[in-house]
Amino acid sequence: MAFEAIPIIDFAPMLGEDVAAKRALAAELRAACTEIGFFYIKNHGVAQALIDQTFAECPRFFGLPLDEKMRIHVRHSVNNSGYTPLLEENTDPTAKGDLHEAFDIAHERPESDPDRAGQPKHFGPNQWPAGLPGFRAQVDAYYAAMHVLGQRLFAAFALALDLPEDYFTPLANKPTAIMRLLSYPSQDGPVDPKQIGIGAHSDYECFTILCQETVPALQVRNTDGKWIDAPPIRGTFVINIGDQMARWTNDLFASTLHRAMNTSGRARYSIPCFVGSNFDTKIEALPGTVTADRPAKYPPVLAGDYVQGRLDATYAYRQEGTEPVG
Ligand SMILES: O=C(O)CCC(=O)C(=O)O
Ligand SMILES: [Fe+2]
Repeated sequence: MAFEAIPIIDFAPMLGEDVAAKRALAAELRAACTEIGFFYIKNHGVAQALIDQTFAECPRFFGLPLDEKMRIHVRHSVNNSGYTPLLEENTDPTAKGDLHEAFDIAHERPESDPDRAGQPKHFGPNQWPAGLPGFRAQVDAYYAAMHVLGQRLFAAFALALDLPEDYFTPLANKPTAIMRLLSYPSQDGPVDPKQIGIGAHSDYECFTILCQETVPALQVRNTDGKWIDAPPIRGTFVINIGDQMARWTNDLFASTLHRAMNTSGRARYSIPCFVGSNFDTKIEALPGTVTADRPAKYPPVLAGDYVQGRLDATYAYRQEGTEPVG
């Protein structure tokens, strides 16, 4: 049956040691991942003050003059970090560009870490705006919290797949995770369905941890093709499965189409963090996901190559033959 709402799952067991409670959570998670591909979590361990303070940085950053933001355009980075202006992304290839601005950071490794020199596209330096005191520390702190939550989610997904809780640790302990501050202007008046906040798409990585501030816009498409609202719920994150995880689970877990359209009359901010595996992890059907009625569907692929290929298809600057100048 097609889903009509997105379930809210209590994530508290993953912060404790009660094995039976973790098993019960894993069963709920498995149902949500196989039937919907989307769920909310509450009691996730991330402090509400950290979330609120990070959202408070959004109007500061997006309110900067355009030329200041353009100085840190993503094309100047090696790792897809920095600023993307309105309409420069097109997540739905049949549409005319996304009506949002973005500020991205990726998983920056210390200069002494050989991964940084070896894989600058994944672990190179982030770009930061000048003249915004406190911005970097705040966004870095939120990113660190997403890393911790991401590792806990990987543990929960392992249990949901009947794998040992630490199965993903060596495969995803340096995840190639991009986090974005997104700003959606309100679309007042008639909306061109080919130009909305973010066009219908599925995410590329293993899973996404999305925090919405207060303005609703997100919708998720069910198997009947109906758009189901996923409004902001204070104290929760929306988690959704991405294409990399769908592929890794041989399509046992669903990577579901979604979109965002802000017609609220107010600016909307959201913060998705797209959590992948380590870049050199081979993505091939996980144990238990190939069965007689579900033969292996995909050849193995390196996670890093897969995600870079998907980013290439989305960003205008990556299609212009422009090399990043770092
Ligand atoms: O802003 C939102 O609610 C959704 C964002 C999203 O789907 C994305 O950035 O991939
Ligand atoms: Fe998305």
